Amino acid sequence: MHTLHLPPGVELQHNISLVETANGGASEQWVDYKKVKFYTNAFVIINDAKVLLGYKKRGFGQGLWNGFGGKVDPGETSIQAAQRELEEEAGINAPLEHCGVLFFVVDGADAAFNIDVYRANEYTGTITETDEMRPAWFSIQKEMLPPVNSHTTADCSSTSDKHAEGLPPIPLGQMWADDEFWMPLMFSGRPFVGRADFDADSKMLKWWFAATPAES
Ligand SMILES: COc1nc(N)nc2c1ncn2[C@H]1C[C@H](O)[C@@H](COP(=O)(O)OP(=O)(O)OP(=O)(O)O)O1
Repeated sequence: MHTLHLPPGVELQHNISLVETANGGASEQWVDYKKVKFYTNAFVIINDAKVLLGYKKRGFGQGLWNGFGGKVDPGETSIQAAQRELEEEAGINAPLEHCGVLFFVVDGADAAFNIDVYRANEYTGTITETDEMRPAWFSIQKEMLPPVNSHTTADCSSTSDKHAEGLPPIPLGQMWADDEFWMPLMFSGRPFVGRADFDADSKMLKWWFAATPAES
């Protein structure tokens, strides 16, 4: 059986079987890093049709749309941090479920990012803009669903779902370049891992992503 070589920094928490879903980039080598900091990133996805994103108004990633998240504080678990950040940045609570782990190295950042990604299909509370984030709903375009799910896209299509009517599609051009590789895995419910390296201008230099095999 083919053995996957995980990039440095990518570690599996469970013994799961993975298939590579994407890799590329002009760089031969992964960038070295000295320190790792732990983060979360959370997404609310309704009816496989629309997703809540936040426009980052300040700080790291300013000007980009992303999920809601931040650093895991000392004494907190990852899920506690994810729930706190969702509440702080969007004003809501949600039954978050872990769905993936991402590892990013950004030239100039003081540490590599190890990010636990969470998703939820519902939420409570009132979505609220904060100093840091401006939340908005986006329809999940068909292209964000992996080809293996194409037989279901007729039913899940954002354009045909009343939950997504009138919403703009996910603004990939105003998001981190890694997102297009792992968001479809999140939407399809396949646990995933991945790594991407960026230069100081946020250009993606090298990437690798893997997920559990798609159901046939
Ligand atoms: C580099 O590639 C990235 N891609 C994506 N999709 N998301 C990323 C990337 N790098 C970081 N992130 C995520 C991880 C977190 O959810 C946020 C960054 O969190 P932030 O710096 O805002 O953390 P806070 O604890 O809120 O920071 P302050 O308290 O200092 O505001 O981006």
